Amino acid sequence: MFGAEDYGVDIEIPTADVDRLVDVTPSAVEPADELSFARNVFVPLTTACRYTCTYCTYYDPPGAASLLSPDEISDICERGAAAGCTEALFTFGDDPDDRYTEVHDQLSEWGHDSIHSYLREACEIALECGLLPHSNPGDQTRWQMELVADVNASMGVMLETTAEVQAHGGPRAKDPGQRLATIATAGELGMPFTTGILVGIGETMRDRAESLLAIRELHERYGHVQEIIVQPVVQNERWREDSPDLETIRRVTAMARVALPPEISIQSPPNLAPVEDLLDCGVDDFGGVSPVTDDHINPEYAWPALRELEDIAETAGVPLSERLPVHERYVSEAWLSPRIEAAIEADGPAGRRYRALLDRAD
Ligand SMILES: O=c1nc2n(C[C@H](O)[C@H](O)[C@H](O)CO)c3cc(O)ccc3cc-2c(=O)[nH]1
Ligand SMILES: C[C@H]1O[C@@H](n2cnc3c(N)ncnc32)[C@H](O)[C@@H]1O
Ligand code: MET
Ligand code: SF4
Repeated sequence: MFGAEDYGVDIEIPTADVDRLVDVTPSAVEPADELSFARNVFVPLTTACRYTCTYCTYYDPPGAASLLSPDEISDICERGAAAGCTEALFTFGDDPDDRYTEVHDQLSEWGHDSIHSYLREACEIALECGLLPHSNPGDQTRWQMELVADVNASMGVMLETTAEVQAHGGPRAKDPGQRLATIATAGELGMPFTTGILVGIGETMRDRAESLLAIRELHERYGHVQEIIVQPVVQNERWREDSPDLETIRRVTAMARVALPPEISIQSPPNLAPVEDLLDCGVDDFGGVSPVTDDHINPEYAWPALRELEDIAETAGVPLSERLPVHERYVSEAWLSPRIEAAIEADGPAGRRYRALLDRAD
């Protein structure tokens, strides 16, 4: 289904499961008894992208696209470490060197033959600063992911939706089959993974149910999905349609909580969604929040101050804790590479945060 078979991944979602899930309402869900977030810096390696999703203001056309230098990466990571961040979030355009010769030429001047080879260097810079890399470079082949797997604590890609939507139309389009294959590859490589759905880009309620069930199916095979993001699309200069209304986002969040097993966190981004109105729908995580950098994908939507998140948690009567980009169970169950384990054991911001989490659990 969903064209995933073209990429060697077989997924079948029974119609009866979709029928059951679309009927779910928030009343079927218990509110979470804990909330978490990660403190991060956003490192937008490049704004060049092979795709042109119509909701996205992040990508720049050839000629205007940026590529951060190693010094710029280092500056951002050092500022992050100084502010107590534990995560370097590498999110950027999909396969930029595929389409932009200037990106390719610049990379080659710096001694790299691909953006993934450069991402590896970027992750190493982050690790030197005591931060844990979490990379979301979009779709990845097995070969690309293998090149950076041991220098990432966790990775991610939004499934967005299993539906063929116009927002992904045009000659260079995101393909649900390829995204499902990326999630499956992460599972095969034993990489703790973040995925999710983008809500309001032309998909139906049934499409949302199918998307959530497809993620569940892949998690059942590999056990690697740590969290799923239920992300409402938001307006910007390229996307003029409304965000989904509150009732829709509440229903979809509850559907996510019912579809996915309890070990998977349900993340709601507090700069894009009315998180205080979603806590009774199963949200238990606010994702990466930055005291230092913007959400470069949605720069018009500022992060709330940490104090505001604490107030929201207090009003709901649940504790709020700061986690690492990789969720604790993957650390304790030894999913991580020696490089990442060493970074967590070292005396940097990530290591100190992890030990604080362990002390709390004692
Ligand atoms: O600031 C953002 N962080 C985004 N993040 C970061 C995320 O909130 C955290 O990095 C993870 O929760 C790990 O701590 C993503 C991570 C992924 O793996 C996949 C998609 C996203 C999407 C966003 C996003 O739109 N904006
Ligand atoms: C990193 C993730 O950011 C999301 N993304 C891209 N553009 C928007 C928007 N206008 N609103 C909300 N999320 C968006 C996509 O889901 C992408 O995968
Ligand atoms: C800036 S969008 C996030 C990474 C990638 N381009 C994707 O869409 O999945
Ligand atoms: S959402 Fe990601 S893949 Fe789509 S255009 Fe933006 S940067 Fe490219």
